[in-house]
Amino acid sequence: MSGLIEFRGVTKVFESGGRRVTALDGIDLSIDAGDVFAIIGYSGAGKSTLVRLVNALETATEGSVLIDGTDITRLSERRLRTVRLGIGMIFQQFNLMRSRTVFGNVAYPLTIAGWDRQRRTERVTELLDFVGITEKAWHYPDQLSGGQKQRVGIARALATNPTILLADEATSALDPETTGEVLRLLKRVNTELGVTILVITHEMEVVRQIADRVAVLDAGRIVEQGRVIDVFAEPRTQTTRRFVATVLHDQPDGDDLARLRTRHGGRLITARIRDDQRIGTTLSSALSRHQVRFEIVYGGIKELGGEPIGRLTLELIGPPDGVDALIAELRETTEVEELAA
Ligand SMILES: Nc1ncnc2c1ncn2[C@@H]1O[C@H](COP(=O)(O)OP(=O)(O)OP(=O)(O)O)[C@@H](O)[C@H]1O
Repeated sequence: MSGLIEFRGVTKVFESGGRRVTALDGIDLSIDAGDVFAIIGYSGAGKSTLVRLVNALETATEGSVLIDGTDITRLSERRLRTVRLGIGMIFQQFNLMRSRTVFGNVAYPLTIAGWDRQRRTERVTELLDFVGITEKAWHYPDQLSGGQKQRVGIARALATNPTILLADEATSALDPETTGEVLRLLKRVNTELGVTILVITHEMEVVRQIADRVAVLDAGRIVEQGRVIDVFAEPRTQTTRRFVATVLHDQPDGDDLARLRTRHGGRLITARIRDDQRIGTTLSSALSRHQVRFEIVYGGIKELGGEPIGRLTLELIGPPDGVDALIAELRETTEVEELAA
């Protein structure tokens, strides 16, 4: 089955002032209807270019972009307008019209699409209720907080009942608490309205909170993609490991490790924690069987898709052969790394 959004061998090269910049390089991507799919990457990785190809604000240099089976790289401007009607978009800076009220902002795309006054009013009322901002209907954007502005942005993007919502760094201007509220609203847009959401972000925490699947973009290429839980649990590239570390904070390195060393004289190991890998039983009998004590000295465990995930660093104190035996037993259950002395 093909996805709702598909990239097949997409390359995008910009040429400006005699310079060629390859913003995207051989992108293959398939996003199923109903997914919340995140694209994560550092600044300059090509995220905005990718999202602009979905609504045909840019055209691919090579390859094709399919929306619901239609190759939009070959469409006339007139047919593109129809495709774009099925795609809503929200932005980092909200892009609301300052001279119009909340109601006026949300009604605007309906006016453009030719809805009559009564249907417009009904639709806007319904949307403002859905995003929880009814009491601000007659306020202007400048009178709203960032989170409220983004709620208006979401209502406006949903006005014409799109099947796809593009969220380009939609929470990057918000504090963590407001980010959480907006992400919960987007999740409702996905589950209650069935809208497929493509989230563009540089924050792994956003991926963790909302996405089912993720693709990691690095210098114009997808270096990793899959279910969020799998990518978090087994990051295969250095770029992904760096992103995952920003959320889990689960492994000591650099200064943290040096400080641990000064405080703990025993052998240090880091053990991976996942739902199906339980180390408690092995550890709880280590003293009686191997004369080895342990202290938990570092770690982080988060809940992701209903499963715990993370790492714990332990100091093992006891006779060397007892510690060796315990590490061997733990390795039968999970991944264990001994931190060099
Ligand atoms: N219109 C353009 N002309 C020339 N180069 C461009 C153009 N748009 C993007 N680029 C270049 O393409 C590369 C990818 O840019 P893009 O904006 O897609 O990355 P990004 O991941 O969205 O980064 P950011 O988060 O900083 O916006 C960058 O090297 C950028 O300079």
